[in-house]
Amino acid sequence: MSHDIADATATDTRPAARAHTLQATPSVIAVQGLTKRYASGFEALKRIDLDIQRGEIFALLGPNGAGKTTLISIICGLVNASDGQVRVNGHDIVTDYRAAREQIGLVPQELTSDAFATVWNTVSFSRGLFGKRADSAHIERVLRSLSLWDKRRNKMITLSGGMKRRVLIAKALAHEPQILFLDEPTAGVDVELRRDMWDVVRQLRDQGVTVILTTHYIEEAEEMADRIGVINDGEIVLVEEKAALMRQLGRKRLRLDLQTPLAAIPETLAHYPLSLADDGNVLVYTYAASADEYSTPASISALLNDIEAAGVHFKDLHTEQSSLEEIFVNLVRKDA
Ligand SMILES: Nc1ncnc2c1ncn2[C@@H]1O[C@H](COP(=O)(O)OP(=O)(O)OP(=O)(O)O)[C@@H](O)[C@H]1O
Repeated sequence: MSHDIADATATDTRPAARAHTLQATPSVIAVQGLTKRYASGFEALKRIDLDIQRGEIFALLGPNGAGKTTLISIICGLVNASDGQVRVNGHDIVTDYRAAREQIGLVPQELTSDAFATVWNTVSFSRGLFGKRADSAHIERVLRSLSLWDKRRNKMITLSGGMKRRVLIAKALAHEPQILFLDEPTAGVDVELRRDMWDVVRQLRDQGVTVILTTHYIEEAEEMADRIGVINDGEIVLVEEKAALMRQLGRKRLRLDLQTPLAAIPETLAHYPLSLADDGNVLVYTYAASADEYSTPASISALLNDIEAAGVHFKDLHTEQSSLEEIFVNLVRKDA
């Protein structure tokens, strides 16, 4: 597929954006102070700032009703913002709508195409909607890259659920966008197809397409994303590289299975971050997954020595690391 790298001169040069994003790669989408109040008066987005970097896979996570669809819909020009600004490759989505929209492919959750149209016609038609010249070589590349080439003459109604999902992606890529939005790409699909879709998305990223996906599946974000944004109650509560997020917020636990259960933690061990679990049969040492005072090899070996010295004997030990799921739940938990 030919997804040329976008015009490098079309970067956002506003001082605010420059100060805000001290990154090497220019942002391909720049969202500033975006607010959406629906007619009911409900504020679905509250002054959102967000920069998407060229060529990344960005996962937007959030519970139901957080504002994910509203945010995507505004960027794609389907819903009007109440306030704020969005630039796509430097094009304002309001004053320069056509140029901004042309950069974007949107993969919705549901297929609304004519059930009796062929795969080829469905995908070609999508290209036409953007006023692009017919380009059968491009459509062929798209269909081949999504393993749909053999199905090009099939009517949509004859396709499996998985193939229909691929057609949705093909339609979104038909006009050669550089940015692809995937709204819940694997909602309700089986594990095999989910892995298959992940491969497809990674290939697109490798071809230079910037991918933004919304998902309820933490596993999906953990598996795929370069960066993760968490949205809750219309606010971006966190944007972070996945690896850094796992390091910063992740906790590690060292679990020691004891030979005899303990009723309480011995006094001599009170200064360690220790707790008891499983009716005193397990001693748990919790520390940051990133380096902190409790996680150095020296502190762990000191702990083990002190445990022996306290007369506590263990028969087995293992470590666990908190998953992105735990981190996410903690971030969006409503501490009412
Ligand atoms: N047309 C509308 N009028 C009034 N409120 C709306 C409208 N559309 C959405 N909302 C509200 O805005 C909030 C955000 O909705 P949105 O669909 O953006 O959330 P979401 O994060 O995509 O949720 P989900 O994961 O369930 O799709 C919700 O409280 C929703 O009820």
